[in-house]
Amino acid sequence: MPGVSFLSALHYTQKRMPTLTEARIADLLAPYTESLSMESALYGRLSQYLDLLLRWNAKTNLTAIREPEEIVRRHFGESLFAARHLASRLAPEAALLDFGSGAGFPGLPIQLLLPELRVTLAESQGKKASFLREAVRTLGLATEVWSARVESMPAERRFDAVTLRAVDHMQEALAAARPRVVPGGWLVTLSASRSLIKDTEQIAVPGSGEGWLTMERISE
Ligand SMILES: C[S@@+](CC[C@H](N)C(=O)[O-])C[C@H]1O[C@@H](n2cnc3c(N)ncnc32)[C@H](O)[C@@H]1O
Repeated sequence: MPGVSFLSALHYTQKRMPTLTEARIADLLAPYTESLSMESALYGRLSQYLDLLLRWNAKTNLTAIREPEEIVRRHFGESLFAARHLASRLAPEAALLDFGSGAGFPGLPIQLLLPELRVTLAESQGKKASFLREAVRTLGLATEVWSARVESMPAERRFDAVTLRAVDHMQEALAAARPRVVPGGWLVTLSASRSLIKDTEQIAVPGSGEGWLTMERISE
């Protein structure tokens, strides 16, 4: 029936219509990604990730930021800013742990930008971990999701970099994260607080003017 096929074609088109165009996502991310070579396919995958996040966030509280452009700026932008600073410091196949990944920040955008990196997203809340598994599947990634507290990982599991963004009880989380970094590796935080790790490199995150990227090299 022609009417039915027209309706299903319309439904299909509506389902596939992205919330933001790839060009708009690229514009919003420009302050965070300058000097990075971003393949155009990356914007399409970020668009897929955004739409999945918006769909899940309508039913489950994954992030308090609900406005799509703000999600791109704050969550994607800040995560890619961290990726930009890690890219020159890590080997392509280095192991990275995102401690308290929530809806995947910064670990998933880092994985999308640096696909050879062996990323583990650790998230103790079941619903958020389910979202992470779905995002990894949708985006066709090999990223590991550790759906429990980082403290319950086998002690021998260590990483070339551990990232923490906006994790509650940050000082306790940092104490649990530090032993997970190999000597010579990096402990990286994204936070509103400038003095989270003392005597280490602090880089102002563009945009809000309130965020700081802290990178500590763990001694050999
Ligand atoms: C405020 S959210 C931030 C999520 C994400 N990093 C972001 O920037 O949007 C902090 C998350 O860390 C998780 N978390 C806190 N401590 C953890 C631990 N020890 N192991 C695994 N996940 C943890 C919580 O369940 C929560 O989802």
